[in-house]
Amino acid sequence: MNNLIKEFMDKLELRNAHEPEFLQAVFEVAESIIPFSEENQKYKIHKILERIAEPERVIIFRVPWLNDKGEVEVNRGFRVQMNSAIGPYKGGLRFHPSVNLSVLKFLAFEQVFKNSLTGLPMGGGKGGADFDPKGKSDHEIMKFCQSFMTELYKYVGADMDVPAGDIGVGAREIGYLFGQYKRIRGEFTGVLTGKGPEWGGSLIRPEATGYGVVYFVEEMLKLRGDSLKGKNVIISGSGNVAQYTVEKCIEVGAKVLTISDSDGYIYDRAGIDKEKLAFIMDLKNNRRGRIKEYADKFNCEFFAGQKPWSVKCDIAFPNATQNELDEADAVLLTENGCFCVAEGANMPTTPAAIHVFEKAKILYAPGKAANAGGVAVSGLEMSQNSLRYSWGREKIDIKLKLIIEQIHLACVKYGKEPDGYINYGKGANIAGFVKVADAMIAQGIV
Ligand SMILES: NC(=O)C1=CN([C@@H]2O[C@H](COP(=O)(O)OP(=O)(O)OC[C@H]3O[C@@H](n4cnc5c(N)ncnc54)[C@H](O)[C@@H]3O)[C@@H](O)[C@H]2O)C=CC1
Ligand SMILES: O=C(O)CCC(=O)C(=O)O
Repeated sequence: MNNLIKEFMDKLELRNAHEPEFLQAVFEVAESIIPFSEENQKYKIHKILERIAEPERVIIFRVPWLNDKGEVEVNRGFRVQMNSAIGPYKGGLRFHPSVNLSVLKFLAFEQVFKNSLTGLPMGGGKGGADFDPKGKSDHEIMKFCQSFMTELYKYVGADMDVPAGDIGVGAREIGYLFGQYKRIRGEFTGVLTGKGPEWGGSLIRPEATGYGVVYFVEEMLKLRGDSLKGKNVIISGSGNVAQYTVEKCIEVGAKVLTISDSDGYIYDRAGIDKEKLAFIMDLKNNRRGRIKEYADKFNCEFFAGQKPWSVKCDIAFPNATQNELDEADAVLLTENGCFCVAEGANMPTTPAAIHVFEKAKILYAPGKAANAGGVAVSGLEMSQNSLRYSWGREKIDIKLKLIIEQIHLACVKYGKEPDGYINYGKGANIAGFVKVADAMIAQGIV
């Protein structure tokens, strides 16, 4: 490791010793930004990376609620307000038992760069709770969301901090959170995105992250005179991002072989088609069942407790959660002929696995670029809320495509190496950094 990077990471580790995910996310960015700041001394003099790696504010709060048996339950809620240099804090809420400060700080840190890449005026934040929605009744979900917002409402607002969904927070939860905010504040404003289309939500927001990842891959392939048509694709996860990645892959003529949940993955050699996808959506979004049911229904293989990375493919989309693809998986993927990996999830690939992809010179699209379509359409939802207007589906899809094309171009601009290989990770880090860093310098030491 370069000495300057080591020195920076040692200091960061002293102050954040028990936050491995946060340290991992910052290290991945520091690897590109520290050499870049050496060549652009103003960023070094203004200690921009040191400042970006320190949240502007962290709010931690108690979330008490009553379960269906009338018993008191207590969870911990968080909001990490990471950076507001280019706009109000913006980023999702995650409800999952694994949520802690390290996980939310890594997500908020990534969000700063991602939001900057979209070209829209959004700062970075992330929040959530160590609440497990699995097995909870609708009523319990509502009680929890109401209690969570009863504290969070003090710190959010359409011009201050605008949360949205993430793992475990979808349309249902956004509805309950919005209802409680409106009740407490007595105002109907764009305080959250991912709202229902009848009450201020944007069309295409549910689809945006999954569609955006596929648009990003189309851009990468276009540069090589190739396309997704006829490609074999493997996908992990079966939630919001995975579902709409499947939908768009089918639409552009790729064959989707796998999807997964935390119990294991299904391998459908015939490929997932529209009817099978409708089954997955009903299973996951309405019946809230396990993915094994897909294998039972469509008579295909289910691999309990395993991830899909051993399945031979052209393109892989890790779309479930952080660190779900490690070095051994990366070696297997490249040996099996996979030539493109695009992250629908945030930081699904470990640093060692990223180095395998870079060494093999395969196309690797980091989450902060590839999955930025979701927050981009959230930004468009904010614009529509400010205008008190709603745009049509086609207009938003065109804007989404354009934003992804521009992110791709920015990655190429900053990520192209002397031998012609495009290091999308480096490109996304530098392109995302420059805009935030320049805004921070312009705004003084705050
Ligand atoms: N929803 C959005 O708009 C965006 C989401 N993301 C990221 O995409 C990823 C997925 O998020 P969503 O689809 O929104 O969440 P979701 O709650 O709709 O689905 C999460 C999926 O991941 C699976 N999963 C969770 N933990 C797992 C584990 N330990 N092993 C295997 N599978 C696991 C779940 O079974 C589920 O299929 C996350 O990393 C999230 O941060 C990134 C950008 C935007
Ligand atoms: O739509 C948003 O505000 C946030 C989406 C998100 O959490 C993400 O990009 O990881």
